[in-house]
Amino acid sequence: MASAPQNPTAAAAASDLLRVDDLPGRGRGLVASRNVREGEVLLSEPPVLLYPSTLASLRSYCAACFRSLPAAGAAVPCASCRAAAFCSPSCAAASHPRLLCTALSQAVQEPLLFLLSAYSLPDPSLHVVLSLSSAPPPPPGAQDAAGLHAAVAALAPPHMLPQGFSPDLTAALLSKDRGNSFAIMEPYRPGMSLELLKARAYAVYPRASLFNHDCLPNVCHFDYPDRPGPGNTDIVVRALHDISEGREVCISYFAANWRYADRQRRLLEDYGFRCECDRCQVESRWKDDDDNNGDDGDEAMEEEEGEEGGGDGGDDGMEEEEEEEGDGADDFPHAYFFVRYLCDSEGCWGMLAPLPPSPNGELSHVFECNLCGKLRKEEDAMPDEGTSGMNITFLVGSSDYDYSLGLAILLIVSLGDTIDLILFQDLSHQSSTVIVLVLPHTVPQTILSEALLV
Ligand SMILES: C[S@@+](CC[C@H](N)C(=O)[O-])C[C@H]1O[C@@H](n2cnc3c(N)ncnc32)[C@H](O)[C@@H]1O
Repeated sequence: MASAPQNPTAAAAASDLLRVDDLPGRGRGLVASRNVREGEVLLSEPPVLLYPSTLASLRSYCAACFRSLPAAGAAVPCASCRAAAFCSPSCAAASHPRLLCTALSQAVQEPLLFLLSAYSLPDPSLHVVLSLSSAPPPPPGAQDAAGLHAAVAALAPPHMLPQGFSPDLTAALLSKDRGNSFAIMEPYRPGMSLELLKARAYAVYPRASLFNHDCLPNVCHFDYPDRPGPGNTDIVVRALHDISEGREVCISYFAANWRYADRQRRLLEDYGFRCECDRCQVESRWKDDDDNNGDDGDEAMEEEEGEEGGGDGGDDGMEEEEEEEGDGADDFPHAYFFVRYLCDSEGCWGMLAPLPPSPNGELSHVFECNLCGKLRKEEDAMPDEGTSGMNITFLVGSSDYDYSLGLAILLIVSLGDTIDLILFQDLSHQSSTVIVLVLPHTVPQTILSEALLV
């Protein structure tokens, strides 16, 4: 596993690459304000709010900067609460949220970590959080906002609470947290199960919270919490591929390999919308999705809460020379997307984005995974022909298509005992588009070549 790049934000603090637009049916969104090249950093932003994911994480990470704590003895315990520790005297001087610190000297429940941190913010920062979009109400019983409010009131000295402290304000803050927080993950170590990787902290980034979701995003975000120097908890958003000026810039709110039904369920329940991106439009016609796509371990990923954001990045930028008339929405090369941008480390499913171009504009051709940190050369994305020798089983075909005419093929392919899939989309009814979804990392080149030639 390669290490993180030396200077991942070298391509500049680039907030001027994005502008905020009101987008019909999707609220605010971020749009490229000029042509963007693959790997470019579109956003590098510090959090307005940062809080520990669990009480246990306070024993492993600095309460101020969330770097891994140095070995026992070298950490600096918080002089006030003694429950948290800092990685250095300067972090100890910066301290941690004052209400949280006060509460930690008593018994504090984990679900209060966010509220105690949010209520410690200065007013302008609290207003920034409140300006973000709200998540839909949680299902009954899922989160007792009134109970959490009462617990904060019981723990916090009244003079430390902000003006306007009320059950409604607490409910509003909880909703902002659900809809906008990003996880800062534990460090990955080679050999560890990525599915068990947990968040060390959660962070709210005002500008990154304006990214809408797309199931084929055109950017992904990175965090480098253990890197030295300032800004270790900044979110860094890089372009997966070229993005044309005026295109909406979108992240995926979860791992890109989720199946259609799970994606739609999550987006509706947690974000209150139905996704109508290009990929969803294709997969909504795939009637067998639910029955046949199997259990591919999504549950573990749903726990991960690793990514938030939003939007419909759709077909932007890629392979433009192959686009035909119209907006090109049907021409997005899904196969290319999965082979190129989905990490092939076992069980990872992180996204690979090119490293930033060099200062003289040269593209990197090295891709970095935003979850396991693996670096992969561009030429290694496509496996060699005939290397796999895998047992390929055709599990299902759709009755919607006339195979005898050979006009369309729709297949799920299981490679070995993992559930991987390839969808050859209708060639006759829609357009000349070939859409192939490939989730394994070892699909033989021959399969892809055949698909693209059909
Ligand atoms: C993190 S916010 C993104 C910014 C938000 N649009 C705003 O106005 O602040 C998430 C919310 O944006 C909206 N959203 C995100 N992606 C969307 C999409 N693909 N289609 C429709 N609405 C979307 C949903 O309302 C969702 O709850």
